[in-house]
Amino acid sequence: MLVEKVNIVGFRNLKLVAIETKASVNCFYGKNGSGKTSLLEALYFLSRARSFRSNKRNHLINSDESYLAVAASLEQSGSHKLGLDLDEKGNSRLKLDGEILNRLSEGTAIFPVQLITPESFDVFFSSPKARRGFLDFGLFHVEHDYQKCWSDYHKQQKQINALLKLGNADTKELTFWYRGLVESANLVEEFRNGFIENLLQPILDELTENLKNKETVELLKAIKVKYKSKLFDATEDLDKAIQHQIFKDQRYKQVGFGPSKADILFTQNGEDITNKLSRGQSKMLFYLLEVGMVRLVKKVSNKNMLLLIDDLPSEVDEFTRETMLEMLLNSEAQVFVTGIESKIAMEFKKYTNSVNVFHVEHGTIKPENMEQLCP
Ligand SMILES: Nc1ncnc2c1ncn2[C@@H]1O[C@H](COP(=O)(O)OP(=O)(O)OP(=O)(O)O)[C@@H](O)[C@H]1O
Repeated sequence: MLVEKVNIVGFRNLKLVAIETKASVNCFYGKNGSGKTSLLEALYFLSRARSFRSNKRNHLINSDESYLAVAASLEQSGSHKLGLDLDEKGNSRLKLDGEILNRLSEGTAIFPVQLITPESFDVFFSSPKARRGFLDFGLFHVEHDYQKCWSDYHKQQKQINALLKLGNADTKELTFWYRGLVESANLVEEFRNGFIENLLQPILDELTENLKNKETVELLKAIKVKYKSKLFDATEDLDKAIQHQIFKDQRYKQVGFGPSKADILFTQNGEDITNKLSRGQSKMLFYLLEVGMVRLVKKVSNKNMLLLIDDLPSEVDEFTRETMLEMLLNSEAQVFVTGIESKIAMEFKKYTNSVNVFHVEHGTIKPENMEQLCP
């Protein structure tokens, strides 16, 4: 998939945007508040029908307008146009080649995007939910049956948590529900374990081996991704084990095992290393993970993702930055990247000729001549 054109109407301060983005790397530079993040947000919105920085979708509509529309022309076995609009009443339509699609969530499969923002690096230090989300996103794209299995588990877990909160369900009723929950929890755990061991880790190792700098290779090679699950303990008879679990969960008024309690660890010689990495190293590891995921999706499901990068990290040394660029270009994904200065385009130009540069100013986006920036 290649995003060939982007058209935007009334999205935050982007009143009218029409740009050609055929290059592998599209760089958007401009002052603070000019509209760079809004552009990435608009593309993210097209893919996932929601924003990554606001829960209220009507905040996305330009304050002088009553609706917004985002469209992208995609090259993927032919040319296709995907568009999503939203009016002030909250009505949205997702269209592919002029036909309205049934569900807004279909955008993610047609137009998969992966986003990196300055906040993304918190994934190592924030709650396990963010780390599980990273894993699930990859799984949704490569394992056809995972989505159903994941939502079955969540529905059951929600239902049981509600019963535990009310506290009026008898053990017989709960036992019935727990049998189903144990089964779907085990399925989700199997998917996640298999994904890390058989797909993600091998691709990270392959990516690391191909990096130029030997020191980085040594550091990243030693880091392993581990899935830490809180499995249901069924060493004894299943129904007996369920009774024990129900007894415990009734005290805490929530299910105390399964995929919602799991975490993803990053280890070296079996030890968690997230608190030992420097900020620069954790950024490098994060880029490796994102790029690994993009490569994985391409390898398994032949889907090209679009990588949206808001603010390529500037507070890292030159070597770390170069390693990040090298990884990004190894991803084979199309990249949309923002920065304050036009020099980001020149940095990419050192590695590839397929670079576009755009100046973003007061909500307008204009292409600039690459030759003039770096003769
Ligand atoms: N609904 C809206 N209508 C009009 N303008 C909006 C709306 N929502 C946000 N804005 C404005 O859009 C502008 C663009 O913000 P954006 O975050 O895209 O800038 P940016 O170029 O990424 O800045 P930075 O470099 O500081 O991250 C801001 O000035 C903001 O106040």
